[in-house]
Amino acid sequence: MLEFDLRYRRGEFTLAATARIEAGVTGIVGASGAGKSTLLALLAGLLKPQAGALRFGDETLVDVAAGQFVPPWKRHFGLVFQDGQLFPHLSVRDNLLYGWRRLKPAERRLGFDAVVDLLELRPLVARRPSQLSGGERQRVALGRALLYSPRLLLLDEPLSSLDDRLKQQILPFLRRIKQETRVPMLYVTHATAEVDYLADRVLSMRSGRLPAGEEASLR
Ligand SMILES: Nc1ncnc2c1ncn2[C@@H]1O[C@H](COP(=O)(O)OP(=O)(O)OP(=O)(O)O)[C@@H](O)[C@H]1O
Repeated sequence: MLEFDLRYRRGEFTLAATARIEAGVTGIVGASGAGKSTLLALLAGLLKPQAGALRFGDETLVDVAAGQFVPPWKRHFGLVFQDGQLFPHLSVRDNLLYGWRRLKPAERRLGFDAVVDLLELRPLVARRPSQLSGGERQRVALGRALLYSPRLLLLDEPLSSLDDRLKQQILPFLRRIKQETRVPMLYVTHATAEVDYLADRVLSMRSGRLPAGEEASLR
């Protein structure tokens, strides 16, 4: 499904990541500074690698040697970060529909009501983000990403700003997303308990390297 061999250098930090990832949930674990967020940014198209290639199915998204780079908004990947990053001036409903409204009708694979029911958001839709708890905000961020009908969901420590009680509340929703929508996910976390619960497989990063242990070099 997703195949990449990417090299990226920023100051002292060098990333060398090679993997072939099948559908389902793939956990990416590693110590702080290992390069997990940098890898997700490269996959999302928020950063450009200095060398390498990235393919999704038959489609080449990046091929540095061929001068090819598909911008983030044409990749149709959903992104969820640690702190949700909802638009503060929009209601929950308008936050949820933000990406959905920008899709052509034929591209919309999930409907508003289905996502609202899946994530139990109905009582929240008229509120503003400032009127939500941290866990509710993350559920809305997940709903917004899903309504964009992503081909792949990139989750960067989506639970790490929440306390243990809220984490336990949200994890079943993530499993429900996995089982009911079948959107493939890359799930970056420090927490092995989260990948044990959710992931079909786990990749480990160390010092910018994936697989961990291989020598990083800028080819
Ligand atoms: N915007 C930036 N400018 C310069 N260096 C950065 C920037 N962001 C991260 N780095 C550096 O790049 C390296 C990889 O950081 P990255 O955030 O990808 O790691 P991570 O594994 O996601 O860490 P964490 O688990 O703490 O989020 C680190 O050495 C970090 O200090």
